[in-house]
Amino acid sequence: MDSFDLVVIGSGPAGQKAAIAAAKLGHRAAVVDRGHMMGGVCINTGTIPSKTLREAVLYLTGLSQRELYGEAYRVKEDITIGDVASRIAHVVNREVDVVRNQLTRNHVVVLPGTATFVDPHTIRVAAADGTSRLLRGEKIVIAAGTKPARPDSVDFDGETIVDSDQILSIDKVPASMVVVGAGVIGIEYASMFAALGTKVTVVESRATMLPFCDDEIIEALKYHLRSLAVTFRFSETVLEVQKHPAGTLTVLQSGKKIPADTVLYSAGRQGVTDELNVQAAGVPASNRGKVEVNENFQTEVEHIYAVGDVIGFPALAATAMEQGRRAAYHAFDEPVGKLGDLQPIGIYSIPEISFVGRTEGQLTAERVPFEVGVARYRELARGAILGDSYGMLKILVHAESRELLGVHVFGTNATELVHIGQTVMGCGGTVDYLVDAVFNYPTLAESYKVAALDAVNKMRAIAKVTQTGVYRPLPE
Ligand SMILES: Cc1cc2nc3c(=O)[nH]c(=O)nc-3n(C[C@H](O)[C@H](O)[C@H](O)COP(=O)(O)OP(=O)(O)OC[C@H]3O[C@@H](n4cnc5c(N)ncnc54)[C@H](O)[C@@H]3O)c2cc1C
Ligand SMILES: NC(=O)c1ccc[n+]([C@@H]2O[C@H](COP(=O)([O-])OP(=O)(O)OC[C@H]3O[C@@H](n4cnc5c(N)ncnc54)[C@H](O)[C@@H]3O)[C@@H](O)[C@H]2O)c1
Repeated sequence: MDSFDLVVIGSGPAGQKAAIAAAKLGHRAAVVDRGHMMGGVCINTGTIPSKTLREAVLYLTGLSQRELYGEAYRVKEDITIGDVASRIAHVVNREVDVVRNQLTRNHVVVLPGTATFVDPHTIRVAAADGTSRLLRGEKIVIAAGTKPARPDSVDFDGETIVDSDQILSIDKVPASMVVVGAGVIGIEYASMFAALGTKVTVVESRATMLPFCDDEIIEALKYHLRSLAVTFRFSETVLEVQKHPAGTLTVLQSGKKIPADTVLYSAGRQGVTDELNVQAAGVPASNRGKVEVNENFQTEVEHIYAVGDVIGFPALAATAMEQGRRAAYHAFDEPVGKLGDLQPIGIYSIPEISFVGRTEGQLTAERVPFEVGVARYRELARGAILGDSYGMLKILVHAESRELLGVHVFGTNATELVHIGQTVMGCGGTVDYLVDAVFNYPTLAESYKVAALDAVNKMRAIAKVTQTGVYRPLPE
């Protein structure tokens, strides 16, 4: 039996970083994953293919250029799945190669196969050719990720009724599509297919979507998606999805029936702990396959750690990587700094959304006094150059300490821009830093200064009232 200081189950972002961190500390590490899944869900079926598809859709449809060249502008008429599939395959293959190379150059042993716990230190790896081997891990990291939740009431066929893994292999762009679940996955794919010209209906059992985001930004996103012919059915639950010779029928609890060529069922994901038989190691898993951990990412069994999507929220690639690194450092007694609580969220809808810190709703509920500063892309020279008139950046500033409490961005490059605000917030910066800073021109980053000036102008107006003790309405 081969012995390792660390055995990692899963080669997604969490597993990769755990294994490399251990190797960099001089330990012998191995990563187990199925041969076709090197790089995890992230590279093969999740983040990377979906973000590549989005980029291909934006380019081929010419959507982001239509403000400049007119509504009829297209780079290519009749976009086919083949047009986008080749770009996805190119990027996925490249990224798999990068991961494989990083692991091997750090002397991490890659073992293809499915891992199953035999006991708390022993793992059986069953290879695709039917052979199996046993490994001993002094420490073990479970980074097994998640898979789409697939209820029995839905007859998935991989062609017309698909989950978010299968959507990548449909053979044509459907004329109509029902998206079940307005979570991040549902909204990102709804945006992409709507941009391709598919008539999309989104069904969501909650009264709204993406409730953790700023209300104003979600309103703006809904407006944009409606203008791409997306229909929303909120507060409606899908009971059943039927397959008929002429298409699919999505049956709602309210009695409504929605016909469509394709149904994307994207109503949540569950942890992949069943095949792993975590019980044999003494690690409990919830009925959604999730594993509980302490602040060091240790499970109930001290030498077994769990990181990434398998431990649940926030289930993001960037967080998964950081959790993996931290678990390995803890396992091998390497000091590690405090995990910051300023983690950005990026949603690659069309247009994209990103934020860091708290929302207006949260601050109001917490009775934190704050002021809002807004910059609209249509007033930025870079916005005009790019043809983005709808984008906006909003900063939330503490009314007394003047610290930044939140940054919310909607529009081109939102997921990049947010990091400026994250850095200022991480360093405890105030709105005055942004007021005094000089930004490159013409840039979207300039929106920070515009928003900061807007916030301090409002704060000054409040201060003036208190200084004079006289209330004078602002001129119309
Ligand atoms: C459609 C989609 C889009 C997404 N977009 C984004 C995005 O834009 N930004 C973002 O930050 N996040 C995004 N995510 C989430 C992101 O992909 C995950 O947070 C990330 O992949 C989690 O990494 P992980 O290491 O925990 O596991 P995963 O990437 O899920 O990898 C787990 C690996 O473990 C392997 N495994 C499981 N069980 C076993 C076993 N018994 N034996 C051997 N191997 C096993 C699996 O084969 C898999 O390869 C998206 C997810 C989806 C589905
Ligand atoms: N850009 C990103 O960072 C990104 C992109 C995609 C996915 N992800 C990650 O993947 C995870 C999973 O995403 P998801 O969208 O599958 O799950 P989710 O759990 O976030 O969303 C599922 C949605 O489906 C709804 N729903 C459930 N059952 C329903 C029914 N029968 N009828 C109608 N609506 C129903 C739920 O109310 C929920 O809003 C996310 O938590 C996220 O962290 C991140």
